[in-house]
Amino acid sequence: MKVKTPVYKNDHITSKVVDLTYQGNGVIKVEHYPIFVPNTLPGEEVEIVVTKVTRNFAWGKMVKLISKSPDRVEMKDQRYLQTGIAPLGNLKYPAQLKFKRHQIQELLEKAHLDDIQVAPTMGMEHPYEYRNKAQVPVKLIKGQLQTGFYKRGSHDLVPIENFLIQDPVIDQTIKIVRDQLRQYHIQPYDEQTGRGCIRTVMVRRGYYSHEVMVVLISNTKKIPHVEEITKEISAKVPGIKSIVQNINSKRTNKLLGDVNHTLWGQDTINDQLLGINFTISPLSFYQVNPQQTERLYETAIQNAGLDGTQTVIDAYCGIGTISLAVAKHAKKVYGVEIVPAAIEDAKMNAKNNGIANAEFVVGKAEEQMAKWQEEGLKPDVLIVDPPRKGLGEELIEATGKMKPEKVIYVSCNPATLVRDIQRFMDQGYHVTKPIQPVDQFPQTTHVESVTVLERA
Ligand SMILES: C[S@@+](CC[C@H](N)C(=O)[O-])C[C@H]1O[C@@H](n2cnc3c(N)ncnc32)[C@H](O)[C@@H]1O
Repeated sequence: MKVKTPVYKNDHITSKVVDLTYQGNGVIKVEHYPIFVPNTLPGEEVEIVVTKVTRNFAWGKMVKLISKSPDRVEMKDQRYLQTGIAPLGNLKYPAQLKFKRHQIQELLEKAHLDDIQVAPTMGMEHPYEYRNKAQVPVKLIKGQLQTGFYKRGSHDLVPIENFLIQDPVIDQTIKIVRDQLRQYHIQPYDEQTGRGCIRTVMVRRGYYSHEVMVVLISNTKKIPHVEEITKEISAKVPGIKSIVQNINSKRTNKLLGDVNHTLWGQDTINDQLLGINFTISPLSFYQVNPQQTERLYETAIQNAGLDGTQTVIDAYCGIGTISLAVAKHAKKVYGVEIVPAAIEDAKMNAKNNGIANAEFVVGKAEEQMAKWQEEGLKPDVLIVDPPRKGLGEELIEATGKMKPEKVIYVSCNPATLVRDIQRFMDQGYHVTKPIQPVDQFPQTTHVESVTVLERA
């Protein structure tokens, strides 16, 4: 059945942009029916052409900017918006920070929780060149090997040399690697045929240590001319400590395979967070914006109000970054995480830093919390840092029974944060401080925040 919509494909519409979605697209409305238009900002008058129509919304493309927002940044290079490297790159930084705060406020309002305050977003002084890690696809375009970034929602590679939000030494390293691969005529992997050698180049650089790791992710076991290539990379990249081959021969979108061979130098690199040393291997999860991660953790730790006498649980602990930072302010810390390799890293990092009061367990946080509760563990503070889907309900129920005085919720998704706040309220907790957004990913739409919940 054909559905009647207020607009049709190829219609031209002139209207005012009324909102910005959580993905950074402008919204115009025709009889309450939303049309999403990339690269338009609230308050702007625009002429658009409708490009796609569905039952509940449409997509449009701007054809003319009639009046410009004072918050607009003129981006000479549209590739940063097109690729999703910087979907908010067209918005001035103070407006980006407001946008992120507003995301949380709006969701609280919708849930009738407008009495909960949200503090202004903690931003960066230089909100560019912050990423300590890059994962760059390699493709053949018009007969030449290219590195760059995929266009949003596609696998069309856009060649890029300056990635805007990455450490410039990482950009420089990618160019050096690309040039070596070109020089030795290495075939990029072809997703259609499953043939070719190099799929992706990953580079990490320690923010404090300046140590660099290059990972060549290959489809084939052998990389032709691998000795010459690694020799050149090791001679040219400043601070290089490790060159690793990771083999991923599966026809999948998954980036990394399970097998690593060190081609040159060390197997791992080191870096610090809040004065603690971390060993980082090719497969480890490690926060990508070290400067803001320190501020995020400091906020979480300060709010936990620790004086060395408390027992703390760090649920969803990864390689133990929060747990180890908390350990010196607590009597005992328990960390739980689902990925076994991350727990191995956490244990090793504890040992290497001489931290003896942190204990790490592999498991689902929701199940382990219920287990600890049955075993009679009584934490004073629970810190949670879950993935985007938020907390398992069992975890919140177990918290209600364990009754820690405080819950510190580090969130990367305001929608699940607001849902979980409501569930904690059912367990007798309430939010006692303004929620603190911390901008971990400037120029992008990601919203990270710290919430303090206390027992009523
Ligand atoms: C946002 S990360 C936080 C990691 C760590 N706190 C950090 O800052 O490095 C979320 C972590 O939760 C883990 N995870 C996902 N689902 C889980 C579950 N059900 N139970 C325990 N950990 C889980 C992921 O593997 C990931 O390490």
